[in-house]
Amino acid sequence: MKELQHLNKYFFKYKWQLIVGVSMTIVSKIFLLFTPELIGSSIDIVNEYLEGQVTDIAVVKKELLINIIYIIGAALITGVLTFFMRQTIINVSRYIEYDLKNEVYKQYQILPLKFYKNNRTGDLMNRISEDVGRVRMYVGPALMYSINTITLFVISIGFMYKQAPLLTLYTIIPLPILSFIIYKLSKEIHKRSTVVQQYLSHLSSSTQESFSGISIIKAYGLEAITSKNFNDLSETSKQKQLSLVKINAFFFPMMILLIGISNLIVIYVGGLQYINGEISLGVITKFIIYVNMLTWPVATVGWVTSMVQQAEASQKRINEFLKIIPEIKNTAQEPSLINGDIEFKNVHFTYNDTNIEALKGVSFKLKHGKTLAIIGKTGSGKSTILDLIGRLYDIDKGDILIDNIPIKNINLTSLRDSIGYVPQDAFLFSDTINNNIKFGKEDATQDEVIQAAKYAQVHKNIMGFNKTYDTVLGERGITLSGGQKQRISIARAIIKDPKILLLDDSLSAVDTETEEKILKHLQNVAKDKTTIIVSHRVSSAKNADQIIVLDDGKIMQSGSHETLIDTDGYYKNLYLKQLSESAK
Ligand SMILES: Nc1ncnc2c1ncn2[C@@H]1O[C@H](COP(=O)(O)OP(=O)(O)OP(=O)(O)O)[C@@H](O)[C@H]1O
Repeated sequence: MKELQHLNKYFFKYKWQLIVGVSMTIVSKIFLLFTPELIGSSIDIVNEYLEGQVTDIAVVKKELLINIIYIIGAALITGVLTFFMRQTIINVSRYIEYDLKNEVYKQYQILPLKFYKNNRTGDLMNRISEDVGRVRMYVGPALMYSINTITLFVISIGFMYKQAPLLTLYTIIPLPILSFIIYKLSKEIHKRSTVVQQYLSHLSSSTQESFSGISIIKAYGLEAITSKNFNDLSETSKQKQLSLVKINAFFFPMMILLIGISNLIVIYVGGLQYINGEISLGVITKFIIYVNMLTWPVATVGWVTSMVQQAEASQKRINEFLKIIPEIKNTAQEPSLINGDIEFKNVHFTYNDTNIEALKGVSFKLKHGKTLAIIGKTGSGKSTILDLIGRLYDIDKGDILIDNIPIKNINLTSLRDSIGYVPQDAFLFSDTINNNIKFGKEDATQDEVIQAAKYAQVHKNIMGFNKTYDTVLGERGITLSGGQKQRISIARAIIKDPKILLLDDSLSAVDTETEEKILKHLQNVAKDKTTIIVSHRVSSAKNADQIIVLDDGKIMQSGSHETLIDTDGYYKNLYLKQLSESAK
């Protein structure tokens, strides 16, 4: 139960609803227990009349009528209270589920990129959906059934013991056995349903993957193999389902069997006691009703125990993520005003997980409003420089200064707010083009969206779609070309009007003519912005104020386009190669 203590703060938050819910549960069970008592006394009065102890039929009728009215009244009150009990306790469990989901999601948001590399998306999704769902079962149903059982058990056993102690003892003997069997069954059901769940998610993720990669499957003629894989997987999934159905089928027969045994004991032992004149017929009737009333709550003890164990395991998994302290800490509480000067001083950086030293003593200085182009072979560390400016990682050695202040002393939110980042593979949400661009500035006007799209040279394409800016992208909508995606991603960064604009090879999928136009517009838009353009093309870099050439994490060359094409080296070679290619 140690892990579940995390939920105590939520129990405290909803204490009043819980207190009301628990009280209603107790009162509703008290009313429920009126019924066996009233039925028992009705049987007794009829029996007394039959045996001649009561002779006036009017007395019998009156008592029966009163009992019937009481039974109906008690049933009504129990019904109303049960409704409100569910409305409070089950509602609280939903509130806590909602709060816990938000807590986990908020934690996901502050965890570093490394966390996402080390954990699979499916696992992240499971903890926020299935695990939280299991914890809810502990907060709601488990709590409710436990109170139910305790109340019913304490009161009815009290009543029963007062009337026939020996019979009570015999009657409750099968109950712990029932509880134990249900516990074992619930554990097995849980084990098998987890396997079924795993196969189902396996099946759905492999189906989803084959739909996403349908063009590759068709191009390579792999339809038959994919169908066979699907068949095999769904066959195994079916077998697992059947094994679950089998164990589930035991549940109710087992309960009916144990209720039957308890009833037999009551009738047999109670019958003997009746013959000996120790108890009345009414007592036997009451006991049969009590046994039936108690069986389900007692069975739930086993069920609840297994539910609590599952919740504990799920909360443990949730806590593992909640306990992670993000490495990147925001030490500056006050917002920082960012101007856009960037300086790298002998920066060294190694990715912990791969141990790859991506930057080995990189130094450069960029004044605000200026443009830096970074050129270099693949894997030379270009994207890493951009990630470090956004402080997605902290460096090992050296200094990164923003406006002459060490990056760690800058307010993290202000820093990221002042950056417009266009990643290497443009990611667009399954939403309208409008909303995808507005992601950079939520309150942007339509004119601003159009202007940004014009600067990014994508306005004409958008106007060519039937629903123009309301065109939905992604799974439910149209598929854009790589170049269109990149340009929408650029529009998103432009609309943000950031102090620092980072373009990570984001013009690679557009033709050189469009690239030229975008860069020209960027020169105007980015007049007061510090811009860094990562590229493999000299055409993207040539107008930059400063160019650096990276090789294996080190700066190999730096200078302006003019000086670099006059110097033998990587840049000049690349320039000549690309010049001859464009002349072909
Ligand atoms: N998140 C990461 N975790 C571990 N290693 C990484 C990570 N990102 C990059 N690397 C490694 O760091 C090195 C530099 O990568 P980086 O992405 O900065 O290169 P790049 O110059 O931008 O390459 P490209 O031109 O192909 O985009 C590479 O060897 C890469 O494998």
